[in-house]
Amino acid sequence: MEIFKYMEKYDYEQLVFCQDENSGLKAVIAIHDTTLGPALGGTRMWTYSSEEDAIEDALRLAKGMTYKNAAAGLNLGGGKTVIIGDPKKDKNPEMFRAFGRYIQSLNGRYITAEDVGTTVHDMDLIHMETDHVTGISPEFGSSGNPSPVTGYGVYKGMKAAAMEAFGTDSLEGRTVAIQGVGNVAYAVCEHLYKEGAEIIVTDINQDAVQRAVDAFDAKAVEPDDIYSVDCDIYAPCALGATINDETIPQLKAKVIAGSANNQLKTSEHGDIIHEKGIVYAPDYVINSGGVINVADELNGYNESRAMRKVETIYDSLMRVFEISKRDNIPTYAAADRMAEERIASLRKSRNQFLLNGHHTLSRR
Ligand SMILES: NC(=O)c1ccc[n+]([C@@H]2O[C@H](COP(=O)([O-])OP(=O)(O)OC[C@H]3O[C@@H](n4cnc5c(N)ncnc54)[C@H](O)[C@@H]3O)[C@@H](O)[C@H]2O)c1
Ligand SMILES: CC(C)C[C@H](N)C(=O)O
Repeated sequence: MEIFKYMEKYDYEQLVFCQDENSGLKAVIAIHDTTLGPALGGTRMWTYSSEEDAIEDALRLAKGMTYKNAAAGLNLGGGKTVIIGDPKKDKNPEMFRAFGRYIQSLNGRYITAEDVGTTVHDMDLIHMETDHVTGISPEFGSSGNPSPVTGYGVYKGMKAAAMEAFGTDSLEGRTVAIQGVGNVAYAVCEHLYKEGAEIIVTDINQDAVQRAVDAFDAKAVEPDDIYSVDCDIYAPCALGATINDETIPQLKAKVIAGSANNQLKTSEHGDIIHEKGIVYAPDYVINSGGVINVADELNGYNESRAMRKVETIYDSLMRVFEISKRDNIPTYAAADRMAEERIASLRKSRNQFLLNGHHTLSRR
């Protein structure tokens, strides 16, 4: 991989390599764009098969956060970290403290939070070394685990997508097929169940499946069967790239709305589902509840204010659908246009982010 060429192509600002022999920390912080404000994005811990894969993942995810934060109306740029290692075996407190010191060295250009493989406890360890971390324990006046709030945002976004597809946003009696019933999807199920939706679930973890069957009268299917079940809404809540050449012909759903990041294998798959008349709720818009919630900590966390902002996901998606129809483009492209227009308009009056009083965490 030619790193500078890649960074130039997608206009990245900064890539930081962090190494600490004592704790085994090997991390890559990617900062994509700070036009709107400091880069906020989670820390992923994963067993990458090569250093190149890790760097590529950090860069790709950081750019995704630029779009997610811009589309959510946040005054924040996009960044992300990957830590190379197995979250089940390789963690130790010193690792996250060493990482916290690296974040501190960036002087507020990058703020972190949870992502796949990291927890509130890890964020608390980072917080021992820096204030530039969110999603820490509520006892610090913080918002804690973002997953339930992401789930609430996905539920609201599902309703917006239902409104677009069916002319009503009621989910009562609708069948929703959920792939991956982990932290976020469990919260989605709670809201769906309360509203009277029929739920179909699958997961590679049998305990997770059983939990959903018991709590929500969900019907369970095998992982490979989730694409072809009879349903109104397909909700990818596990992995990326599940909307691809193999799965699209199997889908019976009129709506795709779920929490997973990078759901489209390529943008062409977004074009294909658009042509088939499937309403796709772009992933980074519908799953922005978690980041909206942790971002509220930067103003001194207020739960009801944060939840009101999360509810705007409904309107953001309706706006995406409007742009899609107005400009005759697929919804993923409409979301990109919405985010890019916001960044471009601010770029005209601002250059790179500089730390100033307005953006510190001093009120926490
Ligand atoms: N947690 C958040 O706040 C948040 C925010 C934005 C986006 N997301 C995205 O949402 C998705 C879910 O996040 P989460 O925090 O609930 O993660 P999680 O690990 O708690 O849940 C994911 C579930 O998917 C299951 N799974 C993995 N591979 C599968 C497969 N092939 N088939 C079926 N099930 C499979 C896992 O067993 C697990 O139960 C991820 O893609 C994540 O990046 C999460
Ligand atoms: C800041 C975090 C809550 C970000 C979250 N992991 C996401 O992908 O949106």
